[in-house]
Amino acid sequence: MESNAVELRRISKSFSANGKVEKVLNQINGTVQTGAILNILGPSGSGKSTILSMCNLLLAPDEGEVYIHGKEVRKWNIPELRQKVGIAFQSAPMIPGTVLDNLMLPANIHQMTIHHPEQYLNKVGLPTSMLQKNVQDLSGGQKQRLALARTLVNRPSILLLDEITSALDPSSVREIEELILSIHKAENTTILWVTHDLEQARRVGTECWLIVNGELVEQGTKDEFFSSPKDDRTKQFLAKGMKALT
Ligand SMILES: Nc1ncnc2c1ncn2[C@@H]1O[C@H](COP(=O)(O)OP(=O)(O)OP(=O)(O)O)[C@@H](O)[C@H]1O
Repeated sequence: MESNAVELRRISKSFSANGKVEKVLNQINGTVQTGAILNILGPSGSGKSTILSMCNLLLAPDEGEVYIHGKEVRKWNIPELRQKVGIAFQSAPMIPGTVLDNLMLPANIHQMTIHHPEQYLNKVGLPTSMLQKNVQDLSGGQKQRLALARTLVNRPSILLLDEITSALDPSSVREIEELILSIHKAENTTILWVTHDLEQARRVGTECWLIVNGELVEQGTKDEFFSSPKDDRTKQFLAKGMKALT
């Protein structure tokens, strides 16, 4: 397999709101090697989620190109792209119904047959007995596990995680981190993980990016990022936290 799972080349993106045009991403260049766990850090509104949305074509860039496994994102067949590139959000959105209904959702969309859906619950540490449970009755951590299980049904080679632990208590945060690390280890999944939590990046990442005002100001291995940052904004961020950048 090629060594870059994701490559962003001179990506720019603007949004218009209330008659104003806001440039949200400005000429982002970055690569994510296959098997990396990249943490994308940065202040609120800096463009982190927009970057993730470009990787499975929820949004298209205005300028530049995104390559997924070496192929420009707009050249992919969309269902195939969305199978390869899974996404999970903080809110873990669910359809009304049972755990099984939710687990089967991607298979139904892609007209796949899933044998033994309970195996996906096992992968995320949920008991098989939960299949018929109403999703309304799950805890936040259980919902997040189910959202991950649902994404894993497609056997994605790239996982996009958008602040998936922000709403969880500290012990659930650690459990989800362990779960992601075990999925990564078992499948060599490439992970792009947006987080506000610097300590989480220290615990889980192999690479880090810092996005400030739509610019990628620092990218490097975790050690480079934390031990020898080059950009002044990264140095301030590491010394004083996110408030230094807002
Ligand atoms: N669909 C959209 N239409 C208009 N503006 C948008 C849209 N999506 C995002 N934006 C704007 O783009 C900017 C970047 O948003 P984005 O969600 O990428 O930031 P973020 O770094 O992920 O923020 P947070 O950490 O708060 O989730 C914000 O100002 C946001 O309001």
